[in-house]
Amino acid sequence: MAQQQAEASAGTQVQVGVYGLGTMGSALALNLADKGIRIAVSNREADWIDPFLEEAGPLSSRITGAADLGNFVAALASPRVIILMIPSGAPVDDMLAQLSPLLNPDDTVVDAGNADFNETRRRTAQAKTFHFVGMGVSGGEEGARHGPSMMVGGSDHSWQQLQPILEPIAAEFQGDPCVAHVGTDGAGHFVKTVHNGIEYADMQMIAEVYGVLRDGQGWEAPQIGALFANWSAGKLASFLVETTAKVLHVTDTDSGKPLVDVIRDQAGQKGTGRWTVIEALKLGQSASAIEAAVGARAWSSAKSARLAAATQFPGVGQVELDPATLENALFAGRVLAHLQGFEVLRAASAEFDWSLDLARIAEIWRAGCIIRSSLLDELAPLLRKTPQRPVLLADGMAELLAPAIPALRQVVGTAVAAGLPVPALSAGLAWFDTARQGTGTANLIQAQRDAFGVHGFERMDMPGKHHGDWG
Ligand SMILES: NC(=O)C1=CN([C@@H]2O[C@H](COP(=O)(O)OP(=O)(O)OC[C@H]3O[C@@H](n4cnc5c(N)ncnc54)[C@H](OP(=O)(O)O)[C@@H]3O)[C@@H](O)[C@H]2O)C=CC1
Ligand SMILES: O=C(CO)[C@H](O)[C@H](O)COP(=O)(O)O
Repeated sequence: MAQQQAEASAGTQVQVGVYGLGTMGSALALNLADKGIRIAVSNREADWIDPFLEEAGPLSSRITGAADLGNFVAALASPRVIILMIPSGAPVDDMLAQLSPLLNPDDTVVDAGNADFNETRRRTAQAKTFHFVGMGVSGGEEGARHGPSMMVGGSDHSWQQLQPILEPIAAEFQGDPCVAHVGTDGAGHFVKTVHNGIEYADMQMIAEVYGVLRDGQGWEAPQIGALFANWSAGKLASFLVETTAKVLHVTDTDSGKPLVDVIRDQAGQKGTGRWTVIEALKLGQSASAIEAAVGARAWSSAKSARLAAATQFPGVGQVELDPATLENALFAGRVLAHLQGFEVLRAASAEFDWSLDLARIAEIWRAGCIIRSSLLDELAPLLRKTPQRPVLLADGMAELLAPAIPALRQVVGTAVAAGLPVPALSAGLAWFDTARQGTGTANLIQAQRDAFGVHGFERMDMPGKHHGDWG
């Protein structure tokens, strides 16, 4: 029988169970089996198990398929480890309710999907008969199959169980596995959420530079693709720039045009970018470049309104920006988006008492994940050297960032003057200029607040709370 029944007896050395054989779950399961780890697999639609075992080929000797949840759990050596790779929300709660009576207090259930960390904290608190772990997994299908970056939350007990399983399957950066126990309860999912927020900003900034070249300079997709290919060997070296270069070179077989030119300009989003912005605001942080990216995706879906507005408010000028300036501008924007993300992480760490190690997080993002880049390898030692300082003030940050700022200023200024939208690049620049303004304009805000609401203000020349006589 192709679909083996679970080897239900205690004592079998099935080290981990993977539940959910969709894109990510099946890739992760094959990665585990490839590394010599014996696994059990199960899926809501049991019909998927046999085809999966066939796809596994010789690896199937290390895989036990179990259609029945009881057999799946019973196949696992104790203390058990079960990885759920299913959509977040109600499906996870349903699975936990079904698993709960089958588990023991030393067992660990991992939600490896993208989940709202608030729900992860709730689930962690509610899990009474097992340990619950929220784990971020990044790298898409390819990463899950050959080496993802993994951000693990939950208890130390669970990390003891998970470390020997996850280190062999993680991506490696110069021999260092890209997996870490980043903090307790929801920390893993929070760090993954912020990773995705940075991903949104980076993708948006890349798209803005593409837009400047396409609409402001009349470049064709393959020409822009060649430029990105060139950049991917320099300071912008990264998975996302490489991917951009690749997709800009693909021709649509139906129309003979670049495929990107026939794709409707409406971006999807599943929520992680939005969660980053919501949590940043709750923590009193400004993740403005990430917010701009989320907002740009929202505007993208209002296609008919944009088409109408394009006729009512016409006029986009031509620009002339040289590739080196655009490259530096994109680099500066990328640095600023990362700094915003790391500041959100720092604030969350203080709020939830997670002791997040920002340098280690940068290190585990250097390979396997969607935002992997040479920049992260540059940021990690800076964050390690002066961990207590705001990241903008980390030792070495000025040397990294300042030389690229004039280019960002030039690109944002030129694009804005021509009516070309660059919301994420300009938000990053505005954040930077605000953050470096030693004497800001909040004195006027305080005066306004006191004038209409008697909220009081502090003076620079004497202590205490004061009010103005506003007439
Ligand atoms: N795709 C990606 O690049 C990435 C995805 N993720 C996250 O990984 C998780 C899985 O994504 P992905 O593999 O792409 O999704 P798929 O749609 O490919 O697979 C979903 C899996 O979840 C199962 N499932 C769906 N609903 C339920 C339910 N109510 N109860 C139990 N099982 C259910 C499906 O089972 P069935 O076959 O029965 O429908 C299937 O096995 C998501 O949280 C996603 O956000 C994280 C990083 C990257
Ligand atoms: O988690 C990921 C990578 O790290 C996924 O690619 C993510 O689902 C992409 O998000 P969205 O669909 O919102 O663009």
